Amino acid sequence: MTDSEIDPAVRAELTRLRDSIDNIDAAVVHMLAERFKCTQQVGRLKAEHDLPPADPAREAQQIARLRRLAESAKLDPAFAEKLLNFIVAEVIRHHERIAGDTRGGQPQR
Ligand SMILES: C=C(O[C@@H]1C=C(C(=O)O)C=C[C@H]1O)C(=O)O
Repeated sequence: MTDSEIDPAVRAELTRLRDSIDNIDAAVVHMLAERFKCTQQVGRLKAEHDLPPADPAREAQQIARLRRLAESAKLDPAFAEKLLNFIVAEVIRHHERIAGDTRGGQPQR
């Protein structure tokens, strides 16, 4: 079926839903950007105080909490856990890089 063959009412409903999806995607990007701003600061703090990049105990608490939130929001908890793990893995990569660039508590030029 080509675009011009789609029923105008169906086309309008699709456009309405896609507009909302675009707004939600924009919100997700902005929220992730804010989260990464915070985690970059955590990475610098850890590097300056010789703390390890990853904190598995904290991650376990976050996973348990997010799984509960997902269940109450009718989102698949396994998906919520996978998403968090994906984001945290990227954060840990950033923290390892920051630690590598920081010697004796001072950022290296
Ligand atoms: C941000 C931190 O560093 C890592 C990244 C986390 C995250 O992205 O939420 C959580 C735990 C740590 O493995 C932290 O320790 O709080």
